Amino acid sequence: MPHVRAFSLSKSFGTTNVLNQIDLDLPQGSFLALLGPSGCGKTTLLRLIAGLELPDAGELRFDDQLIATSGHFVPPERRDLGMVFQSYALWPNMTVRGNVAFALQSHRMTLTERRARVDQMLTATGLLSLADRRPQDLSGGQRQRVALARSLALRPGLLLLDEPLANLDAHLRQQMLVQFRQLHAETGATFILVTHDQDEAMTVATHIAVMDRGQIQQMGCPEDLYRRPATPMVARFIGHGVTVPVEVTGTLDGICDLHVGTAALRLPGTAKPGPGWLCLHREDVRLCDGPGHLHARILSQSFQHGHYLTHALTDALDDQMLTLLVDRPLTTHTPVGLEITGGWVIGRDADKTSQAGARRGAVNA
Ligand SMILES: Nc1ncnc2c1ncn2[C@@H]1O[C@H](COP(=O)(O)OP(=O)(O)OP(=O)(O)O)[C@@H](O)[C@H]1O
Repeated sequence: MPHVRAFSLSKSFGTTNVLNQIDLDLPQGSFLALLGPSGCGKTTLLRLIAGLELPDAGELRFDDQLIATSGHFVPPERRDLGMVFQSYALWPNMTVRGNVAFALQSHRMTLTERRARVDQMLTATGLLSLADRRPQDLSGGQRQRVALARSLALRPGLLLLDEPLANLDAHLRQQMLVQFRQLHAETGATFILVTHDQDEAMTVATHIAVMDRGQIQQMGCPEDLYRRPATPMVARFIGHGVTVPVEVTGTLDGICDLHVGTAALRLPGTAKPGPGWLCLHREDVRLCDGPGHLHARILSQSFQHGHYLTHALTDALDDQMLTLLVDRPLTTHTPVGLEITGGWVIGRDADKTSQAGARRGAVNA
């Protein structure tokens, strides 16, 4: 399982700059999710790692071995990797067993070794009882498991997964995510998963790289991204966060003094004195009996998982909407006081330092 590293990797298609100086430092045996909005370059980065695209600039290394630069290229079949895509691409005329065994054909193994390996993979993916069926007699989830078994049969050090669950329903997706995690633990291989679904990424990944417009905004463990976002984009993208404009008046040992509306607060963060963003999740905002830190009006409520998910418009923040959980129903337009009980403060210039943030994340992760 390689230590995957990218240094200033860039890729354009025609005049479109799709990847812009990507740095990546992925420890061996990690499970990385490449997460970001549609078109941000996730698949292109995965295809560069797979060897299906060539970089225009920068370097890709597996451990210390140079895998790709603009003038040097190790072909996909010599990269010790497996790939699973959204479309399963199974052989329709072969059984499940045949599909998995076919992957091993070009490998020097005795018939007994090959059978044992196929049985092992079918057991690991829960397919042994379906071994004699053909793909058309399987459900979508079962077909995806065959594709997974086939890729893992070669015991690759690196498994690349490009939105492999996109065609499955929510229940099957959850089952497959559990299976991915188990297989990752059992094989010890490095996994890289492309997804635009943050719940999927949070469920399986040891590391998440949040991408936006061809750059890695931040890479870290799921908790880092949620609690300590490096950029406003990450703060808003992960966990339905919001960013509120604040004025930071002083900082000491990672604690910021700030003003939000007319309230003075002390909260952790990386901001320097000056304009900043307070990054909030719904659990950082509470309804209070008095005026609290912010005056607001109830916009809407819906009952979800035992609480009223409540949207409120804040007067002092130009009607910015904050979301919180409330234990009782409230009429629309009711004036309320909101208290801010947590959050993370970043500088207003954090947008421009996204690449530096990504590098820091990679080192700390
Ligand atoms: N072969 C290609 N030729 C031209 N443009 C391409 C090519 N491949 C990708 N692109 C463009 O590069 C950008 C990034 O595409 P990519 O598929 O990497 O994004 P993505 O983040 O995986 O998106 P999605 O989540 O929608 O799959 C898009 O604007 C896409 O249209």
